[in-house]
Amino acid sequence: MSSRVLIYLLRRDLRIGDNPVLNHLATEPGHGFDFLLPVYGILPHQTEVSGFIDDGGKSPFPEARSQVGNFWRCGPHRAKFMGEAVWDLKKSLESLGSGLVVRVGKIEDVAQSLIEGLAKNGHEVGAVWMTEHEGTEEHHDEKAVAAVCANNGVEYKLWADEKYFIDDRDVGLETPQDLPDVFTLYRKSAEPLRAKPRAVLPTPGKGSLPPFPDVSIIPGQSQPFSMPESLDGLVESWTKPVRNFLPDAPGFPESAVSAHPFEGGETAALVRLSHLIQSEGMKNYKNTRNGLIGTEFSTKLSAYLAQGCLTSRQIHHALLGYEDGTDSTYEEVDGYGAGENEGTEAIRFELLWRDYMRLCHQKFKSKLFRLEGFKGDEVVYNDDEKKQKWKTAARDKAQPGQEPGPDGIADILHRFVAGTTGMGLIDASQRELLHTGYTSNRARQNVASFLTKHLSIDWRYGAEWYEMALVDYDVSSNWANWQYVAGVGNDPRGEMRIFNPVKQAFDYDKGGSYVRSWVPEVSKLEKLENVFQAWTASEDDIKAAGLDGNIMVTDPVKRIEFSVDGKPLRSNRRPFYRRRGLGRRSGSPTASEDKSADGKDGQANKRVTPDKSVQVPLGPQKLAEPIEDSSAPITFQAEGGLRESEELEWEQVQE
Ligand SMILES: Cc1cc2nc3c(=O)[nH]c(=O)nc-3n(C[C@H](O)[C@H](O)[C@H](O)COP(=O)(O)OP(=O)(O)OC[C@H]3O[C@@H](n4cnc5c(N)ncnc54)[C@H](O)[C@@H]3O)c2cc1C
Repeated sequence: MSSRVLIYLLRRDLRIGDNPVLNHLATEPGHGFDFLLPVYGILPHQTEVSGFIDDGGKSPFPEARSQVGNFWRCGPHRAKFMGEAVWDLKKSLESLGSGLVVRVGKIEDVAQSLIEGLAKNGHEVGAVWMTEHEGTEEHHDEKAVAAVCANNGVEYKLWADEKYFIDDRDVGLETPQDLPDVFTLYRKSAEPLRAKPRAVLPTPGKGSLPPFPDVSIIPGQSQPFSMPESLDGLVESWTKPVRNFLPDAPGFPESAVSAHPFEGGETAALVRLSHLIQSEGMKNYKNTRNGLIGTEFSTKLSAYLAQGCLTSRQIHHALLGYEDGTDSTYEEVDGYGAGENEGTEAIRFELLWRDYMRLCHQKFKSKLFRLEGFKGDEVVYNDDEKKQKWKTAARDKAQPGQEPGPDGIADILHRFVAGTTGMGLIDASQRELLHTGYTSNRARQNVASFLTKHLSIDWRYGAEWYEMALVDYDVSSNWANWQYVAGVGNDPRGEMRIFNPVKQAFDYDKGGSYVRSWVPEVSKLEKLENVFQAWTASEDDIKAAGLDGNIMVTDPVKRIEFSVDGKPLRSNRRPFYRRRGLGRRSGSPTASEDKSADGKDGQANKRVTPDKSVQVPLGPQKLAEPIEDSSAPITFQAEGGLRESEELEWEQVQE
């Protein structure tokens, strides 16, 4: 009789701890499988796979590029991190007596080839299991694997994703449509946060999993791809095609240090988690979380969470061990056994934000990716002038009279990603992101606000750019945060919330070290206002700093007049009531409206088809050439004259 093999397709659940599938197999002796074959698929629609082809071969798949800005879907930092995470999982599984097969290809093709190949070798595949993940593409993959299983008469099971802090099955929502549109309401319904998370599932012991099949019976990687047999080889193949996407970008400055030097994988995640408690990073988190420089101001756990190397509730349980005084590893740490403190409370609060973004994704589905955002259809504009008019680099989509025109916007987008806009905080953050894959939450908020509120550029360029560049990219957190800042998501203050990146730099980069280290061109400028906007320096200072003719001085993408006491230099502010007038909306979407909008889910709600005319030029560009300065100074006032100089802060804690 042939033996029964279980194929476990791993996705963003790259861990052996708190893993529902592995825990089930290790603890339920009656599972009925003789072998377990864990498989990780490198998916060609989400990450470029041509690096896995020996030189000269052609990939059967289109390049993995984004739909609006034509960016790579997955850039080098995340590709490296994922390679490390996959390799770490392989080592962990091997240490339990199991193993991991890595394959390039569409997930349904990988499943089909394994089912067929194993059958030829006399092994019946009894079932294919995978965990569920939010996302249009993710659900498409799940359906495709289910169809392959049905065609082959193989049982298919989709396991609940265990990555929520407070499990989505425990939050009391009958359907995702019941999720409140304001985070605070959701938070209140979920409190007390510390009491709600489910227990962590134990890590399987050595020898507790069904054995790994003999490698001789496992079908190999299908042509034209080949699978490297070392970590270095895996990372090299994964990152090779996407490494030099912006050859003319400013280099990694000598003065800068990465805030995210961390390796991918569950092992590194657990080390980091323990370090954060041990070093009092968790305890101090509330006071440090708005930092910009270094590894310690925030947890840097996001990339581990995004790939499922760690779960939110594992973080929570580690904190409980410290707070309750039950984990002696932490007995020397200040606050041991003293209960929840303001730092650990704030961490839980942030993890709930992460849950909320995922729940929004469940609720709004593919509206996550559309220009009008979650709000979209429900917003009624009494006056068309007030409707947000997004600027685009697409010639066929630009509004008549768009200023600058599509080519000008393409040029600005290029400078935006390269970090040469002339807005110090934005440029520092973009260069940091480009070179390290990470930039702080504070910087992300400013970057997103700058692109969408100051430049009025289609926010999806920014979201796609982050998708490519971030080491911690997560579909729900990224797109929902971009919507939030762009004013089309579920920020109750929507388009009225604007960050002034000069004021923010004064507040959060007090000595200017962050901007100076990532934008060394401005490091010789003495005055902070000049560091944050080089064009404001005197001619002599510009010359002395060697900035003569530099595009950041001659043609900043935006000029914000800002005086150190926070008062705008011009007095063209409109009274507050005018701003309030902006918010003439039809109110929050109702469940029935949402249902019908989602129910239709036609082309308009899908991720748009790639438009060949929409290309952000990511090749070499004439950055040093001064362009005629067409950008008049503004007093924190964007096109349309309705935005104000007064900054409205996004303080999540006080929302
Ligand atoms: C425009 C924009 C895009 C973003 N894109 C992503 C993304 O792709 N992936 C991602 O994980 N986060 C994203 N964030 C949220 C946040 O910036 C990062 O989670 C955080 O900076 C990661 O660093 P950390 O782990 O040190 O965070 P910490 O400050 O230590 O926070 C702890 C954890 O809480 C969660 N968290 C914190 N803030 C948020 C938030 N605003 N939304 C959702 N979860 C949060 C994260 O999982 C984080 O690891 C984005 C924010 C903005 C404004």
